[in-house]
Amino acid sequence: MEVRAAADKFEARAWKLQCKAPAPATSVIVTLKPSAPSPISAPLRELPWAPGGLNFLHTTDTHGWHGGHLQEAQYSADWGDYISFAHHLRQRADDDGSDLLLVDTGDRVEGNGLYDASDPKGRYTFDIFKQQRMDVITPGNHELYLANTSRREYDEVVPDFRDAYIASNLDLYNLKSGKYEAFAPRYRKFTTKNRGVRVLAFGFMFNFHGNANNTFVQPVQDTIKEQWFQDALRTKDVDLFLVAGHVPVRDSQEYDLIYRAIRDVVWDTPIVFFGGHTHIRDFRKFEKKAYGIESGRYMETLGFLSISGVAGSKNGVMAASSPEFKRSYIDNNLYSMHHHSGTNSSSFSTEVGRNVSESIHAARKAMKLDHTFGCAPQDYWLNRAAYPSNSSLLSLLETQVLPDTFRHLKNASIVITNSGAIRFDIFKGPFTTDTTFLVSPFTSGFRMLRNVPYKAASQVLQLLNNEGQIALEDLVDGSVRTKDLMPPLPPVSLRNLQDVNVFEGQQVIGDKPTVPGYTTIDDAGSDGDDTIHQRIQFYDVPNVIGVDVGFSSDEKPETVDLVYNEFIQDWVLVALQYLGKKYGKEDTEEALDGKTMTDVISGWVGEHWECG
Ligand SMILES: Nc1ccn([C@@H]2O[C@H](COP(=O)(O)O)[C@@H](O)[C@H]2O)c(=O)n1
Ligand SMILES: [Zn+2]
Ligand SMILES: [Zn+2]
Repeated sequence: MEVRAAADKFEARAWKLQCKAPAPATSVIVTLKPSAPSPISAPLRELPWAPGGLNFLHTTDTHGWHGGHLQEAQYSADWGDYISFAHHLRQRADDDGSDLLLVDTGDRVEGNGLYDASDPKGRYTFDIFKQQRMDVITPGNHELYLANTSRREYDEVVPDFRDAYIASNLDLYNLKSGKYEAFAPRYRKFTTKNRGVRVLAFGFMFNFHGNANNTFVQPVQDTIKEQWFQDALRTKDVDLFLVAGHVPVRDSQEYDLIYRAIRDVVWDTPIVFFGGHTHIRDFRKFEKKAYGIESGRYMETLGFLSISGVAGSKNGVMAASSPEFKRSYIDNNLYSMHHHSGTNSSSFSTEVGRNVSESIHAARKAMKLDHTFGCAPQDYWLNRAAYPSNSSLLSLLETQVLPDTFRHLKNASIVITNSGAIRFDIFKGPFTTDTTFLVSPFTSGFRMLRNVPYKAASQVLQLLNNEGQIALEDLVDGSVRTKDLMPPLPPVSLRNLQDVNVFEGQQVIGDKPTVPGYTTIDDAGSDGDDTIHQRIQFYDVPNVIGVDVGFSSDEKPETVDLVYNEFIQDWVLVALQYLGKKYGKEDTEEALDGKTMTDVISGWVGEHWECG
């Protein structure tokens, strides 16, 4: 109780300071939700709110984690809490004459039991998600891998966000007309409530090729030549161009092209980009009037961006010659939310927010997401431990899960899987139905090619991991991006990698140790994370891992069966072709009776990890 009272007092004081420049970090320990595993210590930076300007909250790549992280206190707020948080910030905007806009840039599905465990998938999440009012929302590649996913997105999510859903370069096949037709409106023009800022918004998908054939993603270089796009750029009275998309803000040909296309027509109207897909926190300066933010992954981060000095038609505000863009990456927990909204545990939750949190709990219960298959004896990390090592999840797969699972194969075999099929860490303790989907949610199974000459089969893994990438891209004539084979980047910009190991000594701010987390360095510097974290070291992992089954390392069988995760089939075939062995899809067959990686892992855990 004492801690709670101190925290509330601290929050009230901090609220008054919020209009000032970012204050020095202060620290307090507060207990989060009852479900959160432990109290966290949280030295915070203030939000760079723009009084009288434009303020944005941004989510991306939530991948079904709308129930928050149950095993990590610092990311434990849920979608209901986000609804309450947005309510308070909207109120603040109304009070100080600014505006708050909400943006989501796709990959809302696949990656968490809340979405993946129901039949059909998303049975509960769509109703939960739609309770948050959005101003701009776009699809991601995960909305498009499977025909029934994009169909449900079109049938349910697009109507849920009728005014806000934008699909500038995405079509859906219409069975009735026999034609591909716009998935949602191509762009939207709207005027903000308080400042009267006239916004022209687009919503883009990166040049994705892995979609099911009921959708068509028009390459961005073609979309920007379309008449409708060129006409839209010439719309009169636009104060701000807003480009939302499932596109990385940095090193992306797509956003560079869009930026250039806008600037070719309007030379100095401010542009703001909202991006996603690479699962990182990032903020990029295109030029002094054009910036872009990317807001992480898995409901760990609520991105915040503000623009002051942008013109508005209300209150006679003139455009500043240089509008100011600022950003913050909010750790998704109640402590941060209370602090930034000037509320406390009794004043924070709104009725809608509370109801949504309750719906999340009810959905989790209905799907029995806490059903336990076994108990992990230790933590296994995807990127937070070196590969190979005893703490590496990929090493666990390679040394135990895959050999045990494929032991029954009659012939000598090589089994390979893409590391991208593994999405999240395993924490010590109960391994539940939910965990199976956190670790690997995909419905793609395993396939095999029989009797492949060993010499070729044994080189496929190396080719997919190394020098083969460029050659493979050439071979497939640009129709497949090798980027799609790459695992998602670690959840911080690679530029953030530092040789600090969180387990070796603790950083202390004030008198409190900080929690391990993101320490983002972006184009605005190193003060973007709202919570001052102790740096975590992230490690690179290979694109694919593999095991030999049914023969020992000193043997060289003449032929092997080559078993692989279905997702990488195109690359496996291209690699073999590159190695002089031509196979087609017709030569492949199902392996492991249609079991998916999700089945493989949960089955293995059930057999090997007892709860003590
Ligand atoms: N059936 C699938 C689908 C996707 N993947 C992996 O996911 C990556 C894309 O995820 P983002 O969240 O970054 O869009 C993709 O590159 C694959 O690694 C998969 O393994 N199986
Ligand atoms: Zn994603
Ligand atoms: Zn994506």
